[in-house]
Amino acid sequence: MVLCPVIGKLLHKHVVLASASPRRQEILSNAGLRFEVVPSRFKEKLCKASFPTPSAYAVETAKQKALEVARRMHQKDLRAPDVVIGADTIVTIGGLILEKPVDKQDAYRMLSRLNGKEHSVFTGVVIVHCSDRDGRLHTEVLDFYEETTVKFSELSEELLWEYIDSGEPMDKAGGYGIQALGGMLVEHVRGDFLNVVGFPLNHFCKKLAQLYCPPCPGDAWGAERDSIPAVDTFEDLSDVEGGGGSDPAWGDRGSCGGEEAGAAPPPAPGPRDTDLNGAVEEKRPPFPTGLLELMEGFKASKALFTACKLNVFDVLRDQGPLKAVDIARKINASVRGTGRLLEACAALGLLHKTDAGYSNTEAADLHLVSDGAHSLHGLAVYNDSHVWDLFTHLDLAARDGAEQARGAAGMKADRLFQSAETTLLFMRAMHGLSKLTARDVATAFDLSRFTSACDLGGCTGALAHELAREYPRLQVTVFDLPDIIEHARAFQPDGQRTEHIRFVPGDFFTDALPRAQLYVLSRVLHDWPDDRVHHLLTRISSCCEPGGGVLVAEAAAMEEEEAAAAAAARRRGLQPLGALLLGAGRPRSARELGQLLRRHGFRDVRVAPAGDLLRVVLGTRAAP
Ligand SMILES: Cc1cn([C@H]2C[C@H](O)[C@@H](COP(=O)(O)OP(=O)(O)OP(=O)(O)O)O2)c(=O)[nH]c1=O
Repeated sequence: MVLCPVIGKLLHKHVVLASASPRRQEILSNAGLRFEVVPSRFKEKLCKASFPTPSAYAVETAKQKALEVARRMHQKDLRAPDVVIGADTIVTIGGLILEKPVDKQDAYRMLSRLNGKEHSVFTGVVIVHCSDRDGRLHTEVLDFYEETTVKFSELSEELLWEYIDSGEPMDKAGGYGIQALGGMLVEHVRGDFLNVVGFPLNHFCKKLAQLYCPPCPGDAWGAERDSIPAVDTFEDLSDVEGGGGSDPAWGDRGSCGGEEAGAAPPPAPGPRDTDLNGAVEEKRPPFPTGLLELMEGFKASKALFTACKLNVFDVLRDQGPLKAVDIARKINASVRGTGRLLEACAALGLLHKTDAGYSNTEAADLHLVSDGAHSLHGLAVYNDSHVWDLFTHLDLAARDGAEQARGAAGMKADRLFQSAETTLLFMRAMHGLSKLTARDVATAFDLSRFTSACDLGGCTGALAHELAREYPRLQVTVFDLPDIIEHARAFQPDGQRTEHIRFVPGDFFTDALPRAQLYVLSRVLHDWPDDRVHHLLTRISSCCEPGGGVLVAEAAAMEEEEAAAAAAARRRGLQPLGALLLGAGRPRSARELGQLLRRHGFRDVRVAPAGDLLRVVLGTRAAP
């Protein structure tokens, strides 16, 4: 027996579920649908940053999954199924889209993010109607999505790992399965439970009802007619040239009882839709979640910067968990203001909030305290005090050029060295960033053939230390402006071997470069315009012996297919603005960097990724 009459409408059709998900298969067969399972081979690698909302991403992925199956089946048998159903489930939190974890660490990262918080689960669904026209596939796509909100309890590390070790998270979006062990992690659910499990059955049935049982005046359900309405909800993706007409096989769709098939003019397309009860509802555009998040994003940054500046994370690392009133006392701030700031930090996932009070998340303990080995506190403070001001004048920079914007923000052309304090602020920011990426840069290539290196613009020596640690034979010279070198001593790590590192003051555009087999330019070139870059590379090339090398590390603009991670793509997208405001430089792609090195006499140019952030290009000096 089939409970839902609309499911029955599909019984005589060849229906294909383009999904390997056992959950979807179970939900649909429990509902009485008969279908063939043909898992899609579409790789889920659409660029998330290019979608205005997470739901749009899920719908597009579902569409591509289903269309891939329709095309493959049509190609193979020259006969596509009647209907292909595709779906994609994602978990979103704080603007981030979580799919299936790639390994246990990834699952841990996802579950820690969800821990104690509310998140959304979106499933995008498409129903593709296929037909063959003169040997060519004709498709009409109906899509929709469903959102369900899920709240996780506060979970201990031990419990998270026990859950991860059960193996359950690995094939599930967000790293959990609410229908099994993962149900124990969940405090409450708002919305369709089956949507979380992978398929919003209720919404699916409503859509089928709209398609196959159009409402007619005085007949709210119209369930008996075997027709479908004028499908103005369909997107025509036909590969038939000039296609756009509907499949004649769909016959008299849109006609209501009493009117002759085909005689009734199709209802005029418009921004209105009809619900199951025949009521007319306004068709609304997708909710612009992504846009709203962008509009509010600056507040999130400011909350993080402020908490860093007030040393909230230091206090909580040393003495947490603490109540807001105690934190306020320790940071010398008002109770009300501190309370609001702490709430914001907890909402942003920077702090945990429990009955015992506030405590740092793991990321805050690692990166937001002022003195840890992985601290990015200096970067937060620098962004807050310098970059923030500059960006408030972005309109000026866009209209009149960077100089005006810098002037308005009160920054001189040589912005760094107005005082020892600003130099130190800048160095702390760079030190944190360099330490974060130094290992990846040092190991992107095997540099063991070199015995001497010169890190040009090497600042605090963070990369130099990593190079010396990785290659015990290597002597490294850090070459930077005298103001920088003067303060570099304050950043030298205790107990780390320093005899292989020396600091030399100078300007790499004008002073003699120290002799070395390998010249390193880590995140230097993007600060400079083309003429300065050519000047610098000419100088390096003339110092470099044949067989010597140059190693360039940049947050290089990457080629399309490499731009996988949304966050990384966003960071790269913002680079040109930073370059506009902070200097006359610009980001350059890895390919462009390679061409630059070749132009200056370097051969055997190779590119390698250095973590999520950077690309490293290595060239070898050819004999002149
Ligand atoms: C959040 C959550 C997801 N899931 C599952 C549903 C989906 O199968 C999976 C999300 O990954 P999807 O990519 O949507 O689906 P899939 O890879 O399983 O199958 P296919 O791509 O072939 O369609 O996560 C649960 O089973 N329970 C849950 O609580």
